Amino acid sequence: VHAAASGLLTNATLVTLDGDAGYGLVEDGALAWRDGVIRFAGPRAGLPAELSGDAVDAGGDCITPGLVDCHTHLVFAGDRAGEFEQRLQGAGYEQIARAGGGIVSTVRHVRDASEDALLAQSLPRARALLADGATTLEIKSGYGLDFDGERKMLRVARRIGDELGIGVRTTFLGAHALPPEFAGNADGYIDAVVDWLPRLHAEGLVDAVDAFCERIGFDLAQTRRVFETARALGLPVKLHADQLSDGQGAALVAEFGGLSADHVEHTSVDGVAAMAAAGTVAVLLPGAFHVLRETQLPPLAEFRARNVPMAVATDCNPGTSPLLSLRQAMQLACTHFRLTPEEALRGATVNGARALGLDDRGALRAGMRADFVRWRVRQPAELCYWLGGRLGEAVYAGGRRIVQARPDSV
Ligand SMILES: O=C(O)CC[C@@H]1NC(=O)NC1=O
Ligand SMILES: [Fe+3]
Repeated sequence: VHAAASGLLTNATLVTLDGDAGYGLVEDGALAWRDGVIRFAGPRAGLPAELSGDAVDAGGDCITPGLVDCHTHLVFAGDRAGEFEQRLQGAGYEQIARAGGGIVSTVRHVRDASEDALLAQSLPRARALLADGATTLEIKSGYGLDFDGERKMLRVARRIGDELGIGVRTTFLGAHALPPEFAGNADGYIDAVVDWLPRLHAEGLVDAVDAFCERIGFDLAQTRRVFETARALGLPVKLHADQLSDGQGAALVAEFGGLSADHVEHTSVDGVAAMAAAGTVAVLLPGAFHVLRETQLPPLAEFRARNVPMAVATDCNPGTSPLLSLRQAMQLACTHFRLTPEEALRGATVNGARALGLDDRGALRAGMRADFVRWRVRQPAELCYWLGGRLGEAVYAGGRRIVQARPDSV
């Protein structure tokens, strides 16, 4: 991690995302930061004298805000590559689940792993996301499904932020799936979940609360109980909503003034209207859509018509979205959901931050955190154009370089 939290880049193509639409492009721009905060982002000619000094010449490279991955399950143990292979050999989801596969198999691995082992297995995934431009990560629990396991996951999420010097926002997702010991007793399990939440919050481990509201997850009444407990604690909510069917999840999270409704492939026009009225962000997760070979598109025209902000995230998880690049998620959002490259980049910066309730990042503007990425591209559309590859030249979080592509790069 580079020592200085202050610096100056010039000869840069700034992609500021400043303003409500468009890239906010500044050719021949300068970016100056002091003690981890952006002090100037604009044309080099406008750089205040007191901020000039030794500058790094960006060679015309594009500089964007650091990417914000607002939906990940990246803390887990083991993997589900075997199931992926079984499915391609013809096994069905139900057959795999009956054989003990699926979320439950990840739960077993997480419960068996020590906190240090869980950290060691999760750090490489976080580093992969950073290497492709992410500087803020949301990380959910949801594979412990008992108090100790959920606590262990949230502690590991906090440690990842400390270890990598990046912003991490934790989300309690105890209501992710029914653990074996509560089989057939979802209401009894929710009793346990709403008991754990205040205790985990008291340890400073919870920034937001989520649930999987779906036929194969929890119903509206059970989700509402979790949300009421969160509200009583002053915690914001978000929801895995309407992923596989219209379960009215988006309307429920909007009723609670929630930060975001996520997946939203099956959200109805009424659900979109409720989101628009509540200022709830639509989090698009094209990785899961792609891996599951879904066909139902989210209601994109309605989101645009009602100015519902659209975020884009990886949903990095071992089952439906083992995706280790937010920039790749942007590419998938353009290919599958027909987002424009500008919408996809805005979705992975400004709107990703909004989905986490953060207003101190996501754009290159004086006063914002000095989270930014220098990309080896000449125009921002390339970030969604190239599949794979390593386009990030250098990644800065809090004004400190945390990733660099080449030893001599700055
Ligand atoms: O399969 C897994 O491990 C997680 C699946 C993931 N969780 C959720 O609520 N929706 C999903 O697609
Ligand atoms: Fe998810």
